[in-house]
Amino acid sequence: MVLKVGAPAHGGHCVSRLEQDPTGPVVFVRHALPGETVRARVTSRGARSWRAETTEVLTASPDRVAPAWDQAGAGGVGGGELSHVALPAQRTWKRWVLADCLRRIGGPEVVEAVADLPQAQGGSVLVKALPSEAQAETAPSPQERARAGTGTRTRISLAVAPDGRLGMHGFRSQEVLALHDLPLAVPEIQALGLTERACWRRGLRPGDTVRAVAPSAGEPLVLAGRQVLNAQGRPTPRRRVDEVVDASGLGLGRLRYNLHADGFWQVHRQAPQVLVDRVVRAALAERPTAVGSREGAGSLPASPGTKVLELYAGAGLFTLPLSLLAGQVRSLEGAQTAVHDARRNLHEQASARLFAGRVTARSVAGVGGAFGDGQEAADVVVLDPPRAGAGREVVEAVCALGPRRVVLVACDPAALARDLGTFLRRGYRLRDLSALDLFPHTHHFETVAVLEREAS
Ligand SMILES: C[S@@+](CC[C@H](N)C(=O)[O-])C[C@H]1O[C@@H](n2cnc3c(N)ncnc32)[C@H](O)[C@@H]1O
Repeated sequence: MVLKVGAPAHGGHCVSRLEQDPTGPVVFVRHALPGETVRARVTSRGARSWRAETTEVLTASPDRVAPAWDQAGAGGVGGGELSHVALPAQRTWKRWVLADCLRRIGGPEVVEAVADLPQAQGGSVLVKALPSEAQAETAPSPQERARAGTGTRTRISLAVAPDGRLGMHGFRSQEVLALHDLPLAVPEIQALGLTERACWRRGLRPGDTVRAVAPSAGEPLVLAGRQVLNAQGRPTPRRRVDEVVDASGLGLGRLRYNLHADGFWQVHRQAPQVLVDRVVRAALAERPTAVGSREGAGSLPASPGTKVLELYAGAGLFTLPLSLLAGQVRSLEGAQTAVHDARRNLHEQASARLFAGRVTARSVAGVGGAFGDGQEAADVVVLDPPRAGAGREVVEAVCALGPRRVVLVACDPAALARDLGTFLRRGYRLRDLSALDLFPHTHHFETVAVLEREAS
């Protein structure tokens, strides 16, 4: 069928209509760009909408480029669905999706709150490139510019395809498609030759998983089924990796972390540094800000009187710098291995107490409600929930603690819009919002929102 392609929608597709039947079903089409006319193949039909993928571009957008990852195109693997879009246009696409989610899911209070921010444009904020992409996009060499946004991922998960080679799942499919390269992986992972060398799949069966981890310090590790292999493909007793995060913008120097190779860690090479800088500044700076350290902003002074509750804390990426600056920090995290890692990473920090358990309305009240002898509630709450967001009950429990400031890190714009709406209805005011392209060539991006309690 021939489609007239309209605006992008959350999920990595564009809303489109049949050229011959513009009042017919809405078709969510992948691998297209707004304004294009494409020939597409229907991949599923629902009562109200269809899904399709582009098979031929009839009128191309000026933002269309040769895909940075050809195997993530139509009929290919998921996880690189925007690689046919020029990188600056990917960020425009994401800005549009953010505005759309804020409007449709957040509702009028959220739209108004965002529109009131000085940096707001067209109902949302700009999605900013990380320094590595900003630099590559302005490189003099066209080859380097074309590679912008590739080579950034320090964690890659693969599976064994039916023919024994390594690959990834097809989009919305159980089928594993063998890959010939991994352009989004950092060079250290690309150099392993995971898709070419047989040593990585020895003894594995179709469907088994292989995860490659390239820490910022030390050699990569490959978790191949039950085995752990070093960069030469030989079994190793190593199970943990070292990560170093430069927090000199905050005046904290280089922060060191050690975590289980299989544990959660921000996947873009520069994400830990950029997020630590923004989140800690957002939580503890005198003025609420989500932009992080600027040139000459100076280090962040300690806040010995501040009590911070951190929810969904992982292996302690934010807990460590927060505990170096704030008076007391309490964190809550559900994954036992992550809490174990965080305890190792923070064993010297007397100001931090790390709790293991699910984040629920009850646990938020319990952990955040009574700090130390004074039994006072948290002044600041930092939360970095998984994709589904914190949800109404948890957000209401946070608001019930009455913190003066909340920093919400969200990797899904729909969940952001929902959670922001709850905060605003419970007496919080949006003070800042920033969006970062932590996942180039995919539809994903990250946001950091700062809210403050309205003066009563
Ligand atoms: C997006 S990660 C953030 C971790 C950390 N802030 C970081 O950047 O490394 C979300 C974390 O929430 C944890 N998590 C997910 N759902 C949870 C729940 N219901 N209760 C507690 N922790 C949960 C996950 O194990 C994961 O460590």
